[in-house]
Parts: sequence; structure tokens; C-alpha cells
Amino acid sequence: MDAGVVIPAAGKGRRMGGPVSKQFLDLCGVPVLIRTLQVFLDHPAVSQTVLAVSPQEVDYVRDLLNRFRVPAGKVLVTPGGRERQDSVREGLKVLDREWVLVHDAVRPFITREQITTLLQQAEAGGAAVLAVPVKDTIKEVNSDGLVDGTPDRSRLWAVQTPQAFRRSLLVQAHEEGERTGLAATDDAMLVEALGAKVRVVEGDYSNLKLTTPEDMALAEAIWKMRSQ
Ligand SMILES: Nc1ccn([C@@H]2O[C@H](COP(=O)(O)OP(=O)(O)OP(=O)(O)O)[C@@H](O)[C@H]2O)c(=O)n1
Ligand SMILES: C[C@](O)(CO)[C@H](O)COP(=O)(O)O
Repeated sequence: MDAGVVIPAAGKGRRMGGPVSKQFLDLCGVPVLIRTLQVFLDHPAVSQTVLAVSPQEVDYVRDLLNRFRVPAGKVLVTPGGRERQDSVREGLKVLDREWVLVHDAVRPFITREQITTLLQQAEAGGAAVLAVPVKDTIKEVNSDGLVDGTPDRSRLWAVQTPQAFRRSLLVQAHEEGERTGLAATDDAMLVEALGAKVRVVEGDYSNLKLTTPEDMALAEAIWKMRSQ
């Protein structure tokens, strides 16, 4: 299989806070973005890598790639957009492989094996996402802060990235989402809106999305645990 990956890395990290966008924060000596990127650069099935970054950070990212000896030409850097969905759409414009992975820059704990399994599942049905069963009870809460309902937890999964798709399906989903104004928090939501089936592949809880400050402490602990 010959795949490409779009890594949305144009966020501002508002929930993380601080002066540095979280994708550039140091994780045990290496920026989060570089750690995430390296897993895909080392994967035999991934032959094209696209980073969608904030327009103001394109030069900074290119310098970062040089400093961490990412071979010139191995990574395409393109300006992202206002929302994550827009950044992924911009990345798709410069990616031309038949199969596409979309992976958050701020999920540095993805593994080669998970990427391989996900691509195999996507190849079987057109779309696949990594996810884990939720551990907490989830409640629907109304604007008054009152519980509206408690969905059956056995049917609830916390979806992660990578998400893998046949490129033509994902492009169609993004085009339709843009046409209808669907604001999607993940790419699978756009594909579901087309009526396409999305396969869930069980990942693991360490595939953390670095979002709020305590996640950095968790990330250091996970990194150290894995390095033992
Ligand atoms: N306009 C945007 C917004 C987000 N992202 C990327 O999408 C991934 C997941 O988004 P999230 O964790 O929400 O990052 P931020 O938007 O930066 O966080 P926040 O919502 O706290 O500002 C991150 O790698 C982020 O850089 C992006 O490429 N373009
Ligand atoms: C795509 C995602 O990581 C799946 O869980 C998540 O929806 C991204 O949300 P964010 O608010 O853009 O971080």
C-alpha cells in the first residue's frame, strides 16, 4: 500500500496556554511535532508527508525540520486554515496518494504497528479510525447544566487519530462538508455524513492528544515508561 499522511499542525493551543504552540513544546528533549512526524517518516507504507501549519509559522517549521535533520523534500509544508477541518482540507490539496492518513501533530505516541493495522482496515472498507472504549460514564448535559441523558457506555468509544481513508472518499467528504457547512471535529464525521461506513480499530489509551497543561506531565510519564 502507498499512503500519504496529512498532519494538521496549525493550531494555537488555546487550552494548553503559554507562549509556544503546543505542537512545538519540548517532550523529553524533542519537540512534540518532530516526535509525531518521525513515526510516519519511518513507516514503510507512508511515502508522502504533508504538514499543515499556521501561515505565520511556515518558516519556523521549515527551520525546525532542518535543525532535526529531517531530509529536505521528505515533508511538504503547507499553510493550514482557521479550523482543523480547513487545515486538513489544505493538506489534502498537496497530497496525491491513493490512501490518506490524517493524524494530529499533538498525538506523539502513535506506533508503527497501529498505523499498519489501521491502513489494513481502511483498505478493507474505505475508512478506519483508531479509538478506545470510554472508561468514564458519559452524560448529555443541557445549557442549564442539567443532565439530559446517559448514553449506553458499552456503545461509546473515544476516537483518536490517525484516521485512514481512500483519498477520493475523504476529498469528497471534505468538499461536501464545505458545501453544507458541516463543522466536523474529526474527518470521519465528514465521511459518515456521506453515508459511508467507518471501521473502528481499537488503539490504546496512551495515544494521548496533548490538549491541556496536565497532558504534558502525562506525556513525559508515558515517554519515560515506553523508553524503559
Ligand atoms: N486551525 C487548526 C486547529 C487545529 N489544528 C491541529 O489539529 C490538531 C488537533 O487540534 P487541537 O488539539 O484542538 O489543537 P488546537 O486547536 O491548537 O487546540 P485549542 O483548541 O486548545 O486551541 C492539532 O495538531 C492542531 O495543531 C490545525 O491544524 N489547524
Ligand atoms: C480529531 C480528534 O483528535 C479525534 O478525537 C479530535 O476531534 C480533535 O479535536 P480538537 O478539539 O481539534 O483537538
